[in-house]
Amino acid sequence: MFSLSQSSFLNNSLSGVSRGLTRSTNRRVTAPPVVVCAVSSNGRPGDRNVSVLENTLQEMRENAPSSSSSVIEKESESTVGGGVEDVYGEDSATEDQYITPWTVTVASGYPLLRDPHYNKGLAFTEKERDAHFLRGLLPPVVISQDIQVKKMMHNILQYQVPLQRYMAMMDLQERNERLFYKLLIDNVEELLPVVYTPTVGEACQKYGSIFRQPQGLFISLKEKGRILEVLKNWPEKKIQVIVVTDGERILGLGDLGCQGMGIPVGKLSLYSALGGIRPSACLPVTIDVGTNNEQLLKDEFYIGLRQRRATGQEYAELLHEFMSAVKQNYGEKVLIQFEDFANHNAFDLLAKYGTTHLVFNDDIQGTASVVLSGLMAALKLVGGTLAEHTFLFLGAGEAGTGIAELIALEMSKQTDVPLEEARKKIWLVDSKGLIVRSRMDSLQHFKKPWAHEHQPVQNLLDAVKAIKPTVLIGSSGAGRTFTKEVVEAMASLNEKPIILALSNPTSQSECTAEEAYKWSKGRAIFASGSPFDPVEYKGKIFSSGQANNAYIFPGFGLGLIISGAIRVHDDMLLAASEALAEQVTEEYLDNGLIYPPFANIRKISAQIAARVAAKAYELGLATRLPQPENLVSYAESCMYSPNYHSYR
Ligand SMILES: O=C([O-])CC(=O)C(=O)O
Ligand SMILES: [Mg+2]
Repeated sequence: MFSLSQSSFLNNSLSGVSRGLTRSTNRRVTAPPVVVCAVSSNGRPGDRNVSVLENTLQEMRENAPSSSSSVIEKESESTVGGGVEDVYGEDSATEDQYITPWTVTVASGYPLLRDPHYNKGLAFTEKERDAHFLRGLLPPVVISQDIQVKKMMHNILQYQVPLQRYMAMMDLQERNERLFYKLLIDNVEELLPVVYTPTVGEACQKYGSIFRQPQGLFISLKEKGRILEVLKNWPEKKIQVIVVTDGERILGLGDLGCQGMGIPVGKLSLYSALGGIRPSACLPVTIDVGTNNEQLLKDEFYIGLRQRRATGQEYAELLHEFMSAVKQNYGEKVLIQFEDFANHNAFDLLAKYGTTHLVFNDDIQGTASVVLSGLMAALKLVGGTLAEHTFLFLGAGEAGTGIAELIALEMSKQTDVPLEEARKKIWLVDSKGLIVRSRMDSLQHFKKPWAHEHQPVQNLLDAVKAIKPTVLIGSSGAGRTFTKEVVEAMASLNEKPIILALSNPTSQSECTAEEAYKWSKGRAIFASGSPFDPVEYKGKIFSSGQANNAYIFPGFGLGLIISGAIRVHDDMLLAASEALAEQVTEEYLDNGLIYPPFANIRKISAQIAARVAAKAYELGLATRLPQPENLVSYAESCMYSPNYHSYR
């Protein structure tokens, strides 16, 4: 059978299966790389199959996912490995039950070049080419990862059409994952608008026609009753973060059904690039319950279920099955991020699962945290405390009411006034006008706390004149709603009006950066959800910040993971806001920026993660004990690096 060296090689290989756990970038890793796969899906001819030894299978089970999925526990409990768990049911299954057949294959030669997790393309060294049967499969040249990055960046910039850049990036992700992340991390400011808003919005709209390779996990009504089985089809077993959408409210673009998958894929790319979560620990999920988008239902290239949306009990049951299956399969500490659900489901899902699962709604909580942070920084420019300002929102959905509530919470903590009192400084306008007490009976439950005593006001401009806000926040998903009159009214009321146009993508932004600066005569403090280029006004260059939850969720998630948190608490959102606001230096403020540049985002994410983790420990919600002494350096040390490993 196997010689000692072969079997110890296999054992090493198996621990290498949990890929991202290897931190040192210089260390040589298992080689040839190992893929754990279901025979049925990956047993390709050409793989050099290694027969499965009993002890290696045993090790697989020990290393298999359990409730202890945090990076740290994996390392500190390596002798325990979370206990021997019969994750795949082989041991407990009786003869008439089905099990999943697993095997261990060593990828080399052609399959190695086709495996995005291990492929290095032209960067395979001479030695690796010999050791891994790659001779002749690559042209003679050997180049470094840095040169590959330079070349890819050059190629991507050749494309003038944003969607082509997006497709080139997705192709790279499917071909060479480490190069994709290296490229994204090294060029984050240029590439964020490609893999994220605004381009990802267009990609979702056209997802069916640009579809090449499936990304993420699709769970549709067809899978009802079998969701656990579907989760087990996913090739990675140690999942730490899931981003899930049902596609009903994709950015400000509305119902894109199954084509919303671009959003969880994009968000998770940022989890890895900006927050350092291992790509293999990230799972994008789209739940397809149909779509009410008539255009998509008629589109011959549409990739989802061709039916109208399931609602009520049918919807709730599918979601419940999903939430239960996730917990059963990945344990208590997997973070589930709800993304781009419609208002009517988003609030209910967060309330329903907030007490039983580690859940986070990015549109309600992530957006709230990033906006509060921007306001904390902006106050350094305009003066006054939160409680001394008056806030007016256009849009009373997830983002609007989520931000409003977090501002009120922070205000009430700062001034010791009850939350209900603090809320009175905050006003919201929806499609029917100002939210006032007389509308109470007809309001959806999440709007009711904002129905203050006031005469009815029909539109935004009149609301600005009546309420006299110092801060105007757009969160309606409807573009071009901060008109010249609205911005001028804000500028006539305030020396430095704070104007945030949060809706995404750029087409849905309430106004452009240029409009905000021009109409306020250069006095606005402006930030937007999607990025705008710097604007020149009267010979001065104005750069605006990007008030986007991308600043928060990657570091926030990292903080939850490194502390082994089991629940999200509002105080963690406040901690994240403070950590981000502290990163805005005098120099940025002097240039009117209320957010730091994305270029430093990994350092910023580590700061956010440390503060979130510290809060988790303080609140008794952390399970990773003992608490590391220096949480910032600890967070940094846990972050995924996309540099290539050397193969033995
Ligand atoms: O994805 C983004 O850019 C921000 C966000 O969550 C949304 O607009 O729904
Ligand atoms: Mg969103």
